[in-house]
Amino acid sequence: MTTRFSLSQWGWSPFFQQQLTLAESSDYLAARVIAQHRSYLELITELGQRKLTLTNAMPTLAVGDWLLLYEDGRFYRALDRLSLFSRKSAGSKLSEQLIAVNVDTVFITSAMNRDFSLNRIERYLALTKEAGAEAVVVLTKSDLCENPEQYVTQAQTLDPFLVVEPVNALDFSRVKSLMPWCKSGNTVAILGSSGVGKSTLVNTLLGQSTQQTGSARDDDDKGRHTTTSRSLHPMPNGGVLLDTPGMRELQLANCESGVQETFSDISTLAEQCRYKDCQHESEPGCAVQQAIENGSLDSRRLESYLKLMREQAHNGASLAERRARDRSLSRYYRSVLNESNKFKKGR
Ligand SMILES: Nc1nc2c(ncn2[C@@H]2O[C@H](COP(=O)(O)OP(=O)(O)OP(=O)(O)O)[C@@H](O)[C@H]2O)c(=O)[nH]1
Ligand SMILES: [Zn+2]
Repeated sequence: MTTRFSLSQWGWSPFFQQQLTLAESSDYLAARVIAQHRSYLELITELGQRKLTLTNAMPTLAVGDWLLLYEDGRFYRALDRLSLFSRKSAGSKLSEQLIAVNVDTVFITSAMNRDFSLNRIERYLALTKEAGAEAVVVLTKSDLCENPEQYVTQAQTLDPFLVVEPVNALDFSRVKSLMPWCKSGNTVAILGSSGVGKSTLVNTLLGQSTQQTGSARDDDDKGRHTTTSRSLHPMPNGGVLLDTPGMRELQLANCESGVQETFSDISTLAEQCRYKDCQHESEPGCAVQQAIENGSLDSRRLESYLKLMREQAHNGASLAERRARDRSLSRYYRSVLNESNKFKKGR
């Protein structure tokens, strides 16, 4: 028996559909990467799960990618991405490692207790914006907090248009405010530091899903998603949750535009500084310092901005150094090769 899977349950949306020609829509099978292994990918298609062996002819693919397959299951092409999270990793052959792609919405999670930190929220906002995804700030542990509104107000100071939702991650009825993003065709990921309630939120958002879609979620009828290593999990209202360990180790590197976007108030002020390369420290004519003096900008926010800019520049620089080293090494190999070829020819 074949179970038919609805692609929209796995995040298929008009953004992907519109990339297909008519012929492609009828002749090829759309597939999404739901897990990544060393030599192969696990895919979901309308006809169920598939394995795809990696070959050198394929582009680098990641969890969340959408592909088209030939009828016999071979790789045809990958579709354009909506968003991309990557990690700059030392030691690996590629210095940039794809973590996850095609995430629509990130739930930036923070607990409403002593651990609450605007700086950390800003860090995750910068990462999310750099990746090209939409951010929703989810404040957990509302049941343990006397005055949740106070935290919501604080988070809102970061950006008046920021969506901030207080929840009790343990209780499905208290995460209902997140349902607008847990809908058909939408892929959600969760970022946040340790202990804020990410796993709890994942379980609560999926708990319903396990009950409602039951065995239809696995080809082999094993039921619960915990029996597989996959990183994508359908939610009850049709959205899909992307939960992959790499998201927890994301760093700021080459995130300048993400940081600038998160701190657009500061970037706008900086345009009015007297010097183009103003560091907003003690230079005369600094519009940013002036805003702090007249109370329209919080000094905490400037410090957070400067720290994140330094950090992303530092990580980015070490990445650039590594790339340069790799390049000079390959130049060296090439020159050795050329020399030995010349030597052979000369003989
Ligand atoms: N009362 C209450 N407890 C919560 C809430 N969210 C999480 N917790 C509890 O907080 C603890 C930490 O939650 P986790 O879900 O493990 O946190 P995490 O973010 O996944 O942590 P890491 O796995 O370390 O990254 C657990 O004991 C949860 O039961 C909430 O909204 N209300
Ligand atoms: Zn300045």
